[in-house]
Parts: sequence; C-alpha cells; structure tokens
Amino acid sequence: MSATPTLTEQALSAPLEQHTPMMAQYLAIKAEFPRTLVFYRMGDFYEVFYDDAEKAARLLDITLTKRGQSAGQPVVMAGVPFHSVESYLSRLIKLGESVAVCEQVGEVGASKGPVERKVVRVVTPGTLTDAELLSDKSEALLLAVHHGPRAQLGLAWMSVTQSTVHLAQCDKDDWAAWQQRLDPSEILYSADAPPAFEQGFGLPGSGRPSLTPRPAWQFDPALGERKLLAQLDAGSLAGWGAQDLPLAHAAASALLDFAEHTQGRALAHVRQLQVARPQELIELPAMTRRNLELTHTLRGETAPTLFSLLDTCRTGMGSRLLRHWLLEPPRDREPARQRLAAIGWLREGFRGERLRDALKGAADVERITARTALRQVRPRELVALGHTLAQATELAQQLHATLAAGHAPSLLLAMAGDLQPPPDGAVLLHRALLPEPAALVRDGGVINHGFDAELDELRAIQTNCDGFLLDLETRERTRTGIANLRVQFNKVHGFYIEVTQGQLDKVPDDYRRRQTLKNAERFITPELKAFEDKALSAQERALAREKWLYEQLLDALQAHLPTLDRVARALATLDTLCALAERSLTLNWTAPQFTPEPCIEIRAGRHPVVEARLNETSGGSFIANDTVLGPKARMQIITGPNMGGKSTYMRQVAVIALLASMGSYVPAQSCRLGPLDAIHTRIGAADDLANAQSTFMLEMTEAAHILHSATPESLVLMDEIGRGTSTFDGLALAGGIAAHLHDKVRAFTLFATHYFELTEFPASHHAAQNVHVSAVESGGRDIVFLHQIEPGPASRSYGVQVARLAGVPGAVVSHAKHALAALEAHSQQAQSQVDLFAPPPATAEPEPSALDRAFAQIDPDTLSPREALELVYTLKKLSEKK
Ligand SMILES: Nc1ncnc2c1ncn2[C@@H]1O[C@H](COP(=O)(O)OP(=O)(O)OP(=O)(O)O)[C@@H](O)[C@H]1O
Repeated sequence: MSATPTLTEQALSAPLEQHTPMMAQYLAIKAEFPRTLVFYRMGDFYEVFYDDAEKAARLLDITLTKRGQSAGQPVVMAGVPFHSVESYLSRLIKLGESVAVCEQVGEVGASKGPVERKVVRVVTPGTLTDAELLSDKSEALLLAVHHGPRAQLGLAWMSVTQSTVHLAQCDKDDWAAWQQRLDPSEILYSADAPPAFEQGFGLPGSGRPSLTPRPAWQFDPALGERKLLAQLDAGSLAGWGAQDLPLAHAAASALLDFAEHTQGRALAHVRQLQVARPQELIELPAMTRRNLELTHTLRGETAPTLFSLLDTCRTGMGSRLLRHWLLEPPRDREPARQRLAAIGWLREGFRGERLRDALKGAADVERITARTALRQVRPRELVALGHTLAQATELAQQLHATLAAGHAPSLLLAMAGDLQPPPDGAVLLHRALLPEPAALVRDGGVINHGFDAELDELRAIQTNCDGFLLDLETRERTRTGIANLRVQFNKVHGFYIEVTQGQLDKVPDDYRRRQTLKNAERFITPELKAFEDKALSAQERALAREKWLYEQLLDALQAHLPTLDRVARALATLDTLCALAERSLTLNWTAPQFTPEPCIEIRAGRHPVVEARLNETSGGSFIANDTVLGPKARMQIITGPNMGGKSTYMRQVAVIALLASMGSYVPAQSCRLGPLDAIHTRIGAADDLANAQSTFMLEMTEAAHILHSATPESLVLMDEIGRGTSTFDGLALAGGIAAHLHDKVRAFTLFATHYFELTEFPASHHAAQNVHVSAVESGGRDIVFLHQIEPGPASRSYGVQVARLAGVPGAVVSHAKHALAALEAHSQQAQSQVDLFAPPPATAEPEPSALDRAFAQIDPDTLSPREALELVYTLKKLSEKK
C-alpha cells in the first residue's frame, strides 16, 4: 500500500506545462532541493509552497494560506518579509533545517513569463557564514564521515569561515568520541551508508547535529585528494602528512563539494590542512567537559563556567581561539611553555592591558576574510576591516618597539611580524569605501568620492544638474542674444531650450526642434542631448558602476587573503594571550611548571569558578588546598561530610591541570605538573533518559570506559562510585575499581567516597593515601565545614547534621540519629574480616569423581562384550552413588 502523496509530490506529479509559469519555475527549482526548504523571492517576500509551507508554518508559526490554483490544485503557501529574513533563517537553522534562498536574478520584463530566479545560496547549520546567524564565540562545524572497509572511518571537517580543512581516520568504535569532541553542527554521510550507521548519529534536534546524506559517488578518495591539492595549490599532500589517508580524502571530497555547493562558489580562502592525531592531545571525554563545566554548566547554561571566567577577550576571534585552547590542549608541553612565556611578558607592567586597548573595536578579520573570499562581504564589514588593519599596523609597531626593549618571547616576536597587514590594504579600503557606506551594495552609496573619476562624474551629474542648466542658460543667452531663453526639463520630453515665437529668428543652426507650443518652440542642442543622456541614466549607471567597482575591490582583495588570514590569527592569538594575562593578574594566578617525571603537585590550589562565585556572593573566602600526587602517592581516598567540598577539591585539581596544559597561569601558589594524556571523570549521576540508561548502568559504563582507557599518565576523578546500587554491591564494586586503578591502571586518581570501609584501602595499597575534608561540630549539634583537606580518613560522616542543616524536620532527624546509633553498634559487632580489596581466589580444579575416574580408565577397543556389559552395571552403580 503506497502512502498518500504529500502536497509537493502531488504538484510534482503533474506535468510542468499544466502549472502556471511561476509554479512551473518554482517546482523545477524545488526538484533540485528536495530535502531543503526553498525560499522563493516574490517582490518583498520570500514565499514557501506546499510541503515547505506546511513545515515553515509549523516551525516559524507563520500563517498558511491558499492562493489561486496550479495544475488544478490550490497553491498552499506561506511567506516571510524579505527585510526580516535573517531572523527566520536563524530560527530554522537552530532547529537543524536548511534553506535554499532563491532570488530574482533576471530583469523584470526582460522576457516573457516570470523573472528568472536562481538559488544564490543554501544556508545549512554547518555552512553558516552570516554574522547574524553565527555565534561570536564558537564555530559552526561541518563534518563529513566516510564509511570505509574493515570498520574504519574517514573524517574531514571544517568551519566555512576558517581557512583549514581537518582530516582524520579512526575505528568505528571511536566514532562517538570523535563526534562528541568535534561537536559538529552538521554531518554529511553517504546516502548508501548502512542504516545502523545513520542511527549512530543520534537524533537531530536542538543541540544535535543536522544530518545530510550526500550521493555515494561524492565520497571518492581520488577526487578528494585532487580537490585538496587544488585547494592547497600543492603537488603532494606529504608536506601535511596527509598523503596516506584515502578514507579521509573520500570524506574531504564530499565535504568540499557540499561547502562549495552551499556557497555557490569555490572556497578561495581555504588553504590549510591539518591531520588530527588524537594521541597528540590530552583526552577530555565529553563527560569530563561536562563534569568540569568547561563551556556549559551541568544545567546547560554558558555561565558560570571555566570558559566564561577566562573569556575576557576583546574579539570573537580571540574567544574562539581561547575555547579551542581550552578544549584541545596538546600533550606536548612546548606550546604551553611558549604561551606561558608570552603571558609572563604581557603581565609585566600591564603591557598586555595597553596592547588590549589597541584591540578595542577590532573587527572579526577571520570571518570577514572568509566572506570576502566567498564574495558575500558587506560594505560595512570592509570598512571595519580597513580600520582593524590600521589598528594591526599600529599594534605591530607598538609590539616591535616594546619587544626591542627586553628579552622577548618567541611567540610574541613571531606575532609582531604576522600582524603586518597587506601593504596598502587599509589604504585601499579607506580610499575605496565611504566611511559610512550603505548596508547593501545594491542600494548605492558605498564607493568613496574621489576613488573613480567616472563614478564621481555620474554623481556630479546628479548633484550638479541645476547648476549645469543655469550655466548653459547663461551661455546660450549670451551666444544667441535671446534674453528670455530658458533651459528646462520635464519628464515627458526631457531637457530642452525654450525660445518664444518672437525670438525664433535668432535661433542658431545647431538647435534641433523638439516640440512646438502655441507661443514657443522647444529645442535641443548636441551639448544638451549629451547632458541629457548622461543625466537620465546617471543614477542607474552610478549604481551599476558602484557594483562593478565593489566587485573590482573584491578582486583586488583576493590576492590578500593569505595575509589577511595570517593577520586574523595573530590578532586572535594576541587577544587570547592578553586575556589570559589579564585573568592571571586579576585573579591572582601563578605560572605552572612542567616536569618530565610524573607528578601533580599543587600548593594552595583553588577552584577558580567556585572562588569567583564566593567572591560575587560574598559567601566567604575560598579555602585553598594542597595536592601532592607522585609515583609514591598515586591515589587519594577522599572522605568527609556531604557539602564538605570533596567534589570541589577534585575538580579544582583537574581544572588546574587543564589550565596549565593549555598554557594558562593557574589558581594556586605553585603548581608542578608531569606528563598528562587524559583527564577522566566519573562524577554525579544524571539519568540519561534519552538513551534509556539507568543511573547505575550509566555509572558503570563510564567507569568501564575509564578502566579501559586510563594510563599511568592520566588523571582520574571518581566521585561516589557505586552509589547507584545497594550498599554491598556498591561497596564491593568501589573496592574493586579502586584496586584496579591502583594496581593495574596506575593512573593518578582522586577517589571520593562515602564508604568508610574504603579508608582501609591505603593500609594494603602502598601508593594510596587517605585524606578528608574537615568539618567540626559547633555546640554539639551543628556542623561547620572547614573545606580544608587534611591527611587521614574522616572520623565520621555528619550526614544527619547535614540533613538538619538542609531543613529536614526535627522528628526525622531525631529518628535518624537513633537508628544510626543502632546501626553503628550492630556493624561493630558484625565486623568480619572481609578483605574488600583482595583479588578473587584462583579457582581450583574440581576433584575428579569416582565416575570420572572410571570413565578415564575405559579403553573401548580392549573390552569383550561381557566386560562391556559388566562395566555398564558398574557405571550405573557409581552414578547412583553420586
Ligand atoms: N575549598 C573551599 N572553600 C570554600 N568553600 C568551599 C570549598 N569547597 C567547597 N566549598 C563550598 O561548599 C559547597 C559544597 O562543596 P562540594 O559540592 O564540593 O561538596 P561535596 O563534599 O562534594 O558534597 P557532596 O558529597 O554532597 O557532593 C560548594 O558549593 C562551595 O560553596
């Protein structure tokens, strides 16, 4: 049974000739974009028809109407006004939709039938370039994934507003981790991919990538390699270490093709390639990003987070780079060392602050460069670019001058060179564009005066029209001696010289009659005709000339794209470093040191976000704590009351290690940090309802992942593992997990627990130690949290006191107190010598039974029939004894 055809299917099933010319045009365009909403420009509106109209009406809450008929059916439509299209687009993109914007490109009335229309751009979640649709502080990534043989995947991704294509190949098992790490806005995959593969993407919707299948033939390794070579203008990919990645090349082929398709042109600004090697980065699994609240709070808000605390960048470029540094710290310490040296220099005498002042109001050079390459850049963006290039020149000079004064860090020296804008770039923009141009070129009023003689003349004609006519009148009166001669204009007849009947005999030979009136004749002269031609078309021609000049300007800028890209990176880096320098001064942070031997040694460390919140709310001062982990002390078993500060302490260690690794100063008195390959966290428990996993299942899945992937160079945070199940189960699992982490994985581990039994663990595990968060009882009833980490196990848990603090009714608290006393007495009596951490006994071979032994002795080939019969009786007896 076939499904009922949709409105669009019905319309497309009728021959195009039966449709009105307009709908025929629309349907021809729609057929090319079956999965994309088509916004069809009609006058001051973008209209959507049929299925698209129903969808748009639902998603945008706009009115659905029916108008006229086409192919015998009413035309179902909805529309949005053209001047507010960006806000509708942005809403649709957020919902994961794509939109093909179809404009009128032909002259009205140039041919019979509807004006020629074309899709000029396709706006998709992963290929956004409009400033209005993009977030300043994060990238919209487009990721193509190619399903290769032997469960291998090829990945290629980019942000269309950046100049780099990234490649990687990975196992299918690692796909989820990649997807979480890259967090793409849109995923391209082959329409032929197995359905199970498509399911692995998760459901599109808010916060999830939008999924776009592409024809299988587009995932072609040879084509991908050719495209990459063309993009890089290179003969081999070896220089990028990208030559032997056929699966990634296949993904790149689809990626570049789609990106070009949406922009309607080649991506001239994309000239860099990077092969991602995850083993070069410190692994920060999605859970770690979430638990450490790096860019989002546990509730999903963007502040207060570590990123929101760090980000005092002056530009969007700086914020985006900072985010990248935070989320992708390298294992190699050299980049962090260089950044720290630069920050140290910028801190001296607040040099960074002075440089930052010069960055104020800087434009987003990175995105403007991309939009210039895509020829989508607006006049005002180019004016802003001009200003920023001038700022960059000044900054470069300032930096050069200050760097010359003392020992200069290499990163800043390189930057001083990179900040040099393209020669004459700023001057060209300044000369070419009006200081406050119109928003759109098509409105005119964009190109500067004095830039182009022809444009100036055309504009002069418009503005000096009256002056010219007066001047001509005076000259003609003198020449002809006709005192009442008049030069005038009307819409029907254009310009003319009017001479009254009585003066006609004085009219010179070059006057041509244009019109005869009752008392006068109207004439035109060659000079006036020439002026008329100019004047009448001046406005039109000025507009056309402006458009042409703007295109010329874009042409001229294409040659500067690589330099602009370099300036953008330098500005972003400087902005980010200055922000980190400012944060380190304002928040009183210190430079970390890296050591080759494994260790995490923090003196007086603080959790920066909790500390900032306490400061803001005057909630008291943050209590700093030490952490000393090394080969002899790899694990801390942390006990103490709820609300005592265990989670804060553990997170602060991870956050300090991460900040140091990205090359930032850290909230501590001192910090020494050895090699680090990953930060794993198992904290808290939120039901993953979407994936139908129970809290406990999720807890164990995460624990399993950590146990499999952590190494002696990893930092592991385990908070309350085992809490999600019964006490014995939980305790037994927590003990087993601690033992495995200590004996086998040997990662640096912070293990917070409520199970007091676990405080026995260090007695039998040499590299583990007990610490606790201190609390005291005041007045014998209430508890005061000191938030101080002390050696040794906690003496008690104070759970009942915390409950009282939380406002649990007195009767319940009193009941709980009695029950607790009874339980404690019982547990002391029953304390058996269970060794939670002992490895399971080796399973001994079972003793063979008499029956087994009898069977073992049988040699069937030597038995006579009688012996065989006796043996059956014997075996039967033996089996009955069993
Ligand atoms: N070092 C500190 N200095 C000052 N205040 C702190 C400190 N550590 C924690 N706090 C405060 O105590 C609160 C509770 O801390 P935290 O969540 O870390 O406790 P916890 O021991 O993990 O509790 P639970 O076991 O219930 O999860 C924090 O929100 C913070 O306001």
